[in-house]
Amino acid sequence: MDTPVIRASGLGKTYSHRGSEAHTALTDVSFELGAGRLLALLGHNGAGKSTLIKLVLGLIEPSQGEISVMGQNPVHSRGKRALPIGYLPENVSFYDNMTGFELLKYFAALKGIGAQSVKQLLEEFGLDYAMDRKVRTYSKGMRQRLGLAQATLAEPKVLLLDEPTVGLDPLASAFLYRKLNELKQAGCAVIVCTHELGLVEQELDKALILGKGRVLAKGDMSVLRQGCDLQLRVAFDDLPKRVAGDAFLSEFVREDALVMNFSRREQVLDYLIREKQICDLSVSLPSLSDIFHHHVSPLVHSATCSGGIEL
Ligand SMILES: Nc1ncnc2c1ncn2[C@@H]1O[C@H](COP(=O)(O)OP(=O)(O)OP(=O)(O)O)[C@@H](O)[C@H]1O
Repeated sequence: MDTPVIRASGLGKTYSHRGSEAHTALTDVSFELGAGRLLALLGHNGAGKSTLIKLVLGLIEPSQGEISVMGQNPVHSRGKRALPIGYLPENVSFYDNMTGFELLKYFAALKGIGAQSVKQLLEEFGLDYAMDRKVRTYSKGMRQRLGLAQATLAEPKVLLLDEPTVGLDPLASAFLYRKLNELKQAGCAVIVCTHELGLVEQELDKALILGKGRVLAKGDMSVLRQGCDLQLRVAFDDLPKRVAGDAFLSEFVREDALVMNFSRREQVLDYLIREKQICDLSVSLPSLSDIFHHHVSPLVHSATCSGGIEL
């Protein structure tokens, strides 16, 4: 198996400031992310997502455990021998009095990249028409495109995006994920931290769900679905009689559909297709949002009762 681009093992982070109580933001977080893969980093407000991103960037040091990015400790790799990591922060802010071109040229110069590549990048991100306009005149979507262009300047091998689609219209979000797919094809490992579950569900290879600083669930959609065994629905145009009257299927019949736990789906679908020759059906699998609620709601509920979670 290829060496993962990002590997975290038993990662923990406790913030301690003089004069105030120490606060543990992350406990025992382990995960791996390979080249060309997208990880959705999910969790309630205050779950520890930004802390994890800062650890990957090497902006803070872990209190426990280890993190490596391309085999190196990201804290030690800052400065001159910086790792090829691109980062789009939440609420990206720029020097508003610069034009789009000047701004990108400035960031490019910091990374030793010439102005010609900047022009190409502005074209690629659909901003060439506005490159001579001051950034303060840019819309939210234009700023986000500029932010993503900045993050991808040096052909990053790791890209970290914090809430990249907030405030974007559906076309702009689709553009963003198209670009991410191109970067993935080029071998970039991507982490998207987001609360927009419906959007990221279509794009992720894996998700990591954090709750109160701990990993509540991780894996691809199939692993996540198996892990919580939620119910799914099998719908028919018209519930056939041979389904409604069947002894085996009767326990699953709910009005005009069959409802079962995820772990029973193969058995039931196999039975429908092989024994009943019914293929005209549609299956609604548990969504990422269902899975997120399954894991996070009990935490939020128990904390609301005891008064202790940031929402
Ligand atoms: N520099 C800091 N000093 C002390 N505590 C901090 C610091 N940064 C974050 N925290 C705390 O650590 C916990 C995790 O914060 P973090 O910003 O990582 O959460 P998050 O999941 O990104 O939240 P959100 O979705 O609201 O952005 C929170 O309780 C937060 O108050």
